[in-house]
Amino acid sequence: MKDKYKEIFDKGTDLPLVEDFYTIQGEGYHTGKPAYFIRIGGCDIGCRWCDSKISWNPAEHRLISVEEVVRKAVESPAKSVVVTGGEPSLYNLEPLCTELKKHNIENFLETSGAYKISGEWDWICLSPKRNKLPVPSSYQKANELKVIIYDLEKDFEWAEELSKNVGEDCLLYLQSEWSQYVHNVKPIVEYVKNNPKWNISLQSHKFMRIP
Ligand SMILES: C[S@@+](CC[C@H](N)C(=O)[O-])C[C@H]1O[C@@H](n2cnc3c(N)ncnc32)[C@H](O)[C@@H]1O
Ligand SMILES: Nc1nc2[nH]cc(C(=O)O)c2c(=O)[nH]1
Ligand code: SF4
Ligand SMILES: [Mg+2]
Repeated sequence: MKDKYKEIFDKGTDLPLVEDFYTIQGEGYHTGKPAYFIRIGGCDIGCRWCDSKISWNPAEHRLISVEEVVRKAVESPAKSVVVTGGEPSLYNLEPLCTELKKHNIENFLETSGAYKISGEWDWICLSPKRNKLPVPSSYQKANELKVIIYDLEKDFEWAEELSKNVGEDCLLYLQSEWSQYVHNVKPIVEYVKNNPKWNISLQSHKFMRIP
């Protein structure tokens, strides 16, 4: 995939748009904040529990210029844009960031950090994946580290390892994998009470039944 799409990834002036929608940020530090979401197609990481599998193949989504997608965000009342995917770090995100900043829009990124993050961001949420770990610079850029807890036996320990790589000011979150929520929520609550450097992130949009 990287070969066929390399030129598109590297240019970053046109992006395969999976969906865009105005909603409430459901996860992490900015939970509760109204934001316009831009979901970019293309991801080669293959998390088996991914809730956005429709975004994996970039060829299934129409290319849209950064000007056009930013215009859609600007026409909404949103003051903030969340860029997600798919895996946005596959792309040169500079054209998109520049266009958002031209319109004074706050820009937030959701990424696994598996590739070098480009562009200037107001907030970066790093959610590392075992299949393809973040590149070292992604840890340094993260404003929040959001570790998905799927397997209670292994993932708390992994979260502790990951937390050693981020900066001192980076906020730390544990978020249950959605299908395991009922099984995992109590152990996560206990873990965070016993290890208070961590916070809980919920996929609150799923409880609210909004996009
Ligand atoms: C769909 S991903 C897209 C951005 C990027 N590829 C990433 O994984 O960070 C957006 C966020 O949803 C999280 N996520 C995806 N599937 C999930 C699930 N089944 N349960 C909980 N969180 C999930 C990811 O870890 C990430 O923080
Ligand atoms: N409401 C809402 N909040 C979110 N925060 C991160 C999301 C994502 O898929 O990246 C997401 C999403 O899909 N919807
Ligand atoms: S990295 Fe993100 S988009 Fe890609 S498979 Fe994993 S959760 Fe889904
Ligand atoms: Mg989502």
